[in-house]
Amino acid sequence: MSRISVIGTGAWGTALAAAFTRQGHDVRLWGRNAATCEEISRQHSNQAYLGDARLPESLTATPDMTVALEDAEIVLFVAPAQSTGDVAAQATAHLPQDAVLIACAKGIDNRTGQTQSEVIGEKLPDHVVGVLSGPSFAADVVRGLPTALTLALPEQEMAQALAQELSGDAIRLYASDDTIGAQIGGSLKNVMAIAVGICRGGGMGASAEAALITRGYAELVRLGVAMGARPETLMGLSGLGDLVLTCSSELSRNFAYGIAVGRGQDVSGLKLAEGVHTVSIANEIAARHAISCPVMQTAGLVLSGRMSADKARTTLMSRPIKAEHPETR
Ligand SMILES: NC(=O)C1=CN([C@@H]2O[C@H](COP(=O)(O)OP(=O)(O)OC[C@H]3O[C@@H](n4cnc5c(N)ncnc54)[C@H](O)[C@@H]3O)[C@@H](O)[C@H]2O)C=CC1
Ligand SMILES: O=C(CO)COP(=O)(O)O
Repeated sequence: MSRISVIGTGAWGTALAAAFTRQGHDVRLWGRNAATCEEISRQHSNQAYLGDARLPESLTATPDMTVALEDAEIVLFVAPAQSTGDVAAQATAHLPQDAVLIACAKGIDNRTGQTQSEVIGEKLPDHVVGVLSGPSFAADVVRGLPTALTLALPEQEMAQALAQELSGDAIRLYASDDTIGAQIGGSLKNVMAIAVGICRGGGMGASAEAALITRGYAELVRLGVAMGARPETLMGLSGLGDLVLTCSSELSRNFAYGIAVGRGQDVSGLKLAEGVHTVSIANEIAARHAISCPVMQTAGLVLSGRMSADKARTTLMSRPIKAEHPETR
């Protein structure tokens, strides 16, 4: 049994906290909203983010970092990606010396281009920093449905030991030492899911969606490898696995966001769609590495209002004809 602290009382932080509590760990949640913490601790629910899902009675949440991080052996950072630096900075004064830190948000810091583990590592340089990522809807995990994820730490043996410790009936972890690779899939699949959602919302057909997922995956691999990911990681749960889930289910907020854009609907009240905040920096990084990413680039233009969904379709369809796998020719 481990002492786990979870930073973030949104959908994913709460779902992970519930799942690890049920698997026998001693879990404490931290959230910035005192009323949400009170609801989790006393009513065993988090209506705003997880509807009627029941949380374990022994799970408590607090807005006090000192209380939340007391004796923590493992700390999961689960605030939205663009807030990870802020919450890591807030945790500095309260972290036990040997705590292992795990980045769980999916996105690239849009000010620095850093991955989540790099953001945390910069704020908290004396700690081991790992990554938890893969195909997993909070709505499934909070209900105890079976889920498989990648757990990456800088050393394979360490990852293996922690994966063993944290796996249980509902959550099965696969160990990896590719911390960069484990974050690229989760960050870029959100952008691809928005693109595929736009395609769905614009009524472009299932064949077009499959084409976008496949060509989007090719971009994810090209850019991921340029950023330091291993190709096999991108082929795994945190890459292809999460791309498939997010691009095919309307439970995905990124996919739902894309559908709304494709239909020309107002997106202002929609839930967090991390791809919206990652698309520009991802395109900037691709340009820096001279990697061709037409799907991501077109998605960026549509999301910033510089291109219509219809024009995106004709732009992608009229690109020069080329080899499907130029790198192998
Ligand atoms: N919901 C899901 O199914 C999954 C989400 N993720 C990732 O987890 C991360 C968090 O997502 P969700 O929990 O779903 O988001 P959410 O929108 O449900 O909740 C976000 C939470 O973070 C809090 N928050 C926002 N800004 C903050 C700040 N500056 N400081 C402290 N707290 C702040 C909000 O109050 C809220 O409690 C995202 O990067 C997402 O991609 C990963 C896997 C599954
Ligand atoms: O990351 C997720 C599934 O693995 C959740 O996807 P959304 O953020 O698009 O809802």
